[in-house]
Amino acid sequence: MKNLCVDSSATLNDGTSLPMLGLGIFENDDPSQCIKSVLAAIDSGYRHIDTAEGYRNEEALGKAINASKLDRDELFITTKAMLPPYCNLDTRSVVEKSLRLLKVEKIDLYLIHWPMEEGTEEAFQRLLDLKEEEKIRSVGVSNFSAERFEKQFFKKISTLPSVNQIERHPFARQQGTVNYCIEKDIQVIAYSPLARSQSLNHPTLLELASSYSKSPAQVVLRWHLQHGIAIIPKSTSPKRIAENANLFDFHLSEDSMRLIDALNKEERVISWRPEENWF
Ligand SMILES: NC(=O)C1=CN([C@@H]2O[C@H](COP(=O)(O)OP(=O)(O)OC[C@H]3O[C@@H](n4cnc5c(N)ncnc54)[C@H](OP(=O)(O)O)[C@@H]3O)[C@@H](O)[C@H]2O)C=CC1
Ligand SMILES: O=C(O)C(=O)[C@@H](O)[C@H](O)C(=O)CO
Repeated sequence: MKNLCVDSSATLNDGTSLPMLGLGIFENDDPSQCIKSVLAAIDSGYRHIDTAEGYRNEEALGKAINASKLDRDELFITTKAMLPPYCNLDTRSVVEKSLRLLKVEKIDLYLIHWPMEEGTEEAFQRLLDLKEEEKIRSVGVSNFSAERFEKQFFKKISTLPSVNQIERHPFARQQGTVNYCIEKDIQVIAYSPLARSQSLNHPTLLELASSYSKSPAQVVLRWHLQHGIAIIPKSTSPKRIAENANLFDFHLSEDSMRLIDALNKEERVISWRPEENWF
């Protein structure tokens, strides 16, 4: 097990460095609240923030980036969107709108938010064009199952996405998709890594938390990291934002890892199932 620290990162298949810990900002759409959360995260050592066109907080995130006084290359920004034909703008215009709102020259990671019934591969190709133009550093997808990659995506696209952002937590490990991504060198990022806090009262996690003198959230987040999965927990509380970054001074034993693995019941917090539904 390699040592992890707060600035621990993964090297993506295109050579980009992805910070393993990020702050999610879904439903953090009050601008001043969003700015406060992002600044609290940066203070606690986070260097990756995950937003989306649909979260309506790219502009607030842009203001927080500016207020942080960090050099731009010290922060890793992910955004994502549904692209044509599921939006009124062409892919270039969608990305340029995010660049304008975020007030950055380059987006570090751009994801297709959900697989689309039509146009996913074309949109991916347009994003690769924007990567060539250095408006995007890495291109990835979100909510892709192994089956979706095989049946749809790789029939038309030979370039690997760098990342697949999927729902993953102790109650939904999605191990088939994770194994597939590991095999293809696609980095998995866990969204809803705490199962939207639903995992935190489980007796096994409470017991493990007590035995490591950590909180259940820290145990769950550490479990992801030790599996090599990047995490983007969301919180609006500065206290919990700091708590969720304090993951690098303990190590879960193999037995503890197995106890958490065993909680899996493939029960998701998001009702959509990408292998069964189109957005
Ligand atoms: N690609 C996609 O389709 C999706 C991407 N995402 C991304 O993933 C991010 C995280 O996922 P999300 O669905 O928000 O769920 P999370 O699993 O991160 O859970 C967030 C919830 O847990 C609470 N919480 C956070 N930390 C703690 C803690 N230490 N102790 C107790 N409760 C805690 C938060 O409350 P509080 O704020 O009060 O602390 C909030 O209610 C999103 O914000 C978004 O960026 C999410 C869904 C889909
Ligand atoms: O946060 C995201 O990126 C999402 O896609 C969510 O909006 C998700 O679709 C959801 O929470 C549905 O309830």
